[in-house]
Amino acid sequence: MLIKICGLTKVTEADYLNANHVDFAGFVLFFPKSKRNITIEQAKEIMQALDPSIKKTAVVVKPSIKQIRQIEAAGFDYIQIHGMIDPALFSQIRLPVLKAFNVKDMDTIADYRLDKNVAGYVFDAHEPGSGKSFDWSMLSDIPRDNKLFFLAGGISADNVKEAIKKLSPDGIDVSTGVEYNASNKTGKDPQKIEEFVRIIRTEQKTYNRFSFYK
Ligand SMILES: O=C(O)c1ccccc1NCC(=O)[C@H](O)[C@H](O)COP(=O)(O)O
Repeated sequence: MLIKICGLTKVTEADYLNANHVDFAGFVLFFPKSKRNITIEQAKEIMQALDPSIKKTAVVVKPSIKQIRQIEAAGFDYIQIHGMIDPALFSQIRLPVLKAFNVKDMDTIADYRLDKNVAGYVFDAHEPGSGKSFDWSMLSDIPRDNKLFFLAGGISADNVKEAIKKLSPDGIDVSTGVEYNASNKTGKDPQKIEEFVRIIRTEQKTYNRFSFYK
């Protein structure tokens, strides 16, 4: 199971991801409406502190070609795209894409299935980064293919086990669920990250043992 922690804003948060050997780190860029929005320069600083095995993902909403080129030049491994983007522009992207779907646009997945540059899909709630979930039954009719299937949207230590059991995703994407919810602290909470990762890894071990006997 791949684990993606999204919305990093501080260099210290890189240590929490390194310590827990997560697989992907996400950085929200060019989206001032988000409290997690950071500049490419800030993202670069955090990326330098990340273990090289962690895939660095630029998270953007309807990016322009100028923004895409800046992201490509900055050393990201993936670009995660929310919202509709013109096919002519999409075909010019030189990084592997994680295409995000935010409930209303889930039927557009057909447009991306044959695109070799699309490495995976992120199925997310209507409002990305809101900590709100969505009706997972929407995903049961979506045929799996060879691309990565990430589940996002309101996942936390409370529901991640259920999410894995119900949907068997390739990866889990979390942001709000591993953040402080105290008024005097912001950003990612190392204890929540540790607990979240432990639950996933334990669930995975149980599943692997069970599969052996199937
Ligand atoms: O996090 C944001 O603020 C954000 C803003 C705009 C586009 C994407 C954004 N986040 C994308 C993510 O991958 C989040 O991890 C995902 O939406 C899950 O968020 P959460 O429900 O808070 O766990």
